[in-house]
Amino acid sequence: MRTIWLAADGSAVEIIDQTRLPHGFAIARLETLADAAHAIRAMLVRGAPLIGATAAWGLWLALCRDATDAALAQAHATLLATRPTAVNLRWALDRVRARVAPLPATERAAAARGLAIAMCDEDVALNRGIASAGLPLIRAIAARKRPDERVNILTHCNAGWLAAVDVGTATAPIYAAHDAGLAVHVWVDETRPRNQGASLTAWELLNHGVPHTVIADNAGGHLMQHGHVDLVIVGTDRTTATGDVANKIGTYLKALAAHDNGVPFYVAAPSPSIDWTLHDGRREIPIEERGAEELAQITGRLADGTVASVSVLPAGSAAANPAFDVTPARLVTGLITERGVCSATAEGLRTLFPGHASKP
Ligand SMILES: CSC[C@@H](O)[C@@H](O)C(=O)COP(=O)(O)O
Repeated sequence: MRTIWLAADGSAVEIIDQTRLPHGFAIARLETLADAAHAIRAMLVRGAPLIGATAAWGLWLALCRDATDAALAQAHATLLATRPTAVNLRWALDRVRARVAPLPATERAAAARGLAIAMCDEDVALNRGIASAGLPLIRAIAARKRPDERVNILTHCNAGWLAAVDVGTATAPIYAAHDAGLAVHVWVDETRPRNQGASLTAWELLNHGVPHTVIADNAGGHLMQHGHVDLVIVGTDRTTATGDVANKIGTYLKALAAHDNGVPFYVAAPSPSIDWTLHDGRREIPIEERGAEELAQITGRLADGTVASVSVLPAGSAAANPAFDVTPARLVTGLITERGVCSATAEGLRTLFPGHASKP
């Protein structure tokens, strides 16, 4: 199944509510612009490509009620303000607005719906492209292994099918390798504070039958030092035209450890995640600060089966929660895009995307 779709009655959008995973599975119905904005902000949907897809559908929901210029502008602004780091949000909103703005108000909602459907299908196609581009990297490592050895891949956060419309980005080559019969094993960073690795990536891999082990975020460096990681693949929320990568907090530390240990560090970067206007990720990419409660509390299942949140900090301690960090391009071995693998440089990106020359 996909993560987002038009409801059967044609008047709403349905999503998998990711705040309920892995201990529950629930579908949520989005009927209004406010519902879509809430779903993104409260992370019922999350992951850069899915944030973009939900925003596109959110504009449609807004236009169904009011298709005036003022309503379009207000809906665009409301959705754009939900989460700052993933550039897919702006990319999707601008694309839908550019399509519908020249149309008479009576035609806007239908055009937005058509484009949202097309963008969701496109997302899946892009991710299949990443699967094809990334599979040879895993195959090459597998070819150097003994028959009884597996390819050990470390990933951070969730850049799987739950983070996209389907297939995922960082997981796309992993699923392709597993489906092709290669012996792969995934080290899954738990990804505090929200635990997207432990809750979502592990759930995905389990359901797909991919061997995996969840590790504490701090274990990756140790595993790399001891030769237990062949390759790192992570996703991206925003990649600059020069190859700097913003991704879930902690990605930078994994890149440093990979660099120190000679472990290849790849970023699965579909083109909607590339911000061609930026050239210095650390200075220019807005980093989302989320609420301290995400750090102060942890949610899990109790022995009696109920799901509950508990505090893990002493009452009164301050907590800070920067949600993303920037990995400089020099630490990135390569970008896996839907058009192939390139170096994390302006030149590498220009070679694959000549029409998108970086804008000063
Ligand atoms: C294909 S998803 C790429 C990124 O969006 C992903 O790695 C990530 O950092 C998600 O963060 P989240 O805060 O869960 O939206």
